[in-house]
Amino acid sequence: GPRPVVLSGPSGAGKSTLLKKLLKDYEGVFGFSVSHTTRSPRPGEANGKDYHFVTREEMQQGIANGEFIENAVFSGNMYGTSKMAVQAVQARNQVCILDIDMQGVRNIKKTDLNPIYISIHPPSVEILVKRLRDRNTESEESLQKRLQAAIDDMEISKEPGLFDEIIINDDLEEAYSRLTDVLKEEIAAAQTSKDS
Ligand SMILES: Nc1nc2c(ncn2[C@@H]2O[C@H](COP(=O)(O)OP(=O)(O)O)[C@@H](O)[C@H]2O)c(=O)[nH]1
Ligand SMILES: Nc1ncnc2c1ncn2[C@@H]1O[C@H](COP(=O)(O)OP(=O)(O)O)[C@@H](O)[C@H]1O
Repeated sequence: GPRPVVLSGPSGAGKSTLLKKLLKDYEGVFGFSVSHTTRSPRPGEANGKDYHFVTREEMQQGIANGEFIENAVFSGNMYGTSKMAVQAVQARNQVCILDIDMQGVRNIKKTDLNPIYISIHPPSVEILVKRLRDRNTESEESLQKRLQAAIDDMEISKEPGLFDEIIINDDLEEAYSRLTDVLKEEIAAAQTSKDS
């Protein structure tokens, strides 16, 4: 099947905005790997669609049962990609998109998933802070934790070979067009297999 795609990068960089657009514009081509998390749903988020929202106990049990490809703690909450999440997308022959943090990237690198690694960056830390604040989803404490992780991760992302592509999300349309360009071969491959 087609190669999966990992979207990483700091919280607030625009990963979910870009991937939602991709899923909508290329319906049936891409499929989202729905992660598990112990964080609370935000207004508008649906269980089973944006995340599988679970308790720490459920998450720990799942990990102990070997149900996860990778898992990490981010800003005090647990997150993880289940084998089922990826298999569900791959069974439909779709390009599987994973939205995961830097720990996830490192752990996926140890598996045989062989995705394309893309990092989404904000134009600056100042703009990142503004976008995160304007998103209105985080407490001040959560915002500060995300910001610290963002600064650390943007530094790590420069490590040669870690990402296939770094996309600066300044103008949304430009970043999106860069993203579809980077993925054009996968899009073509998935469309061919869908049509046959
Ligand atoms: N390792 C890993 N990270 C994840 C997973 N799902 C989401 N994340 C990451 O967890 C971080 C926080 O995600 P979220 O709570 O949705 O907040 P947001 O990034 O501020 O929108 C982001 O960096 C996500 O990419 C997962 O299954 N595994
Ligand atoms: N290019 C952009 N210009 C202005 N605002 C943006 C842009 N991309 C995303 N945003 C906004 O920034 C906030 C963070 O984006 P989001 O997609 O939630 O980031 P992430 O999923 O990486 O945490 C959202 O409120 C989103 O609407």
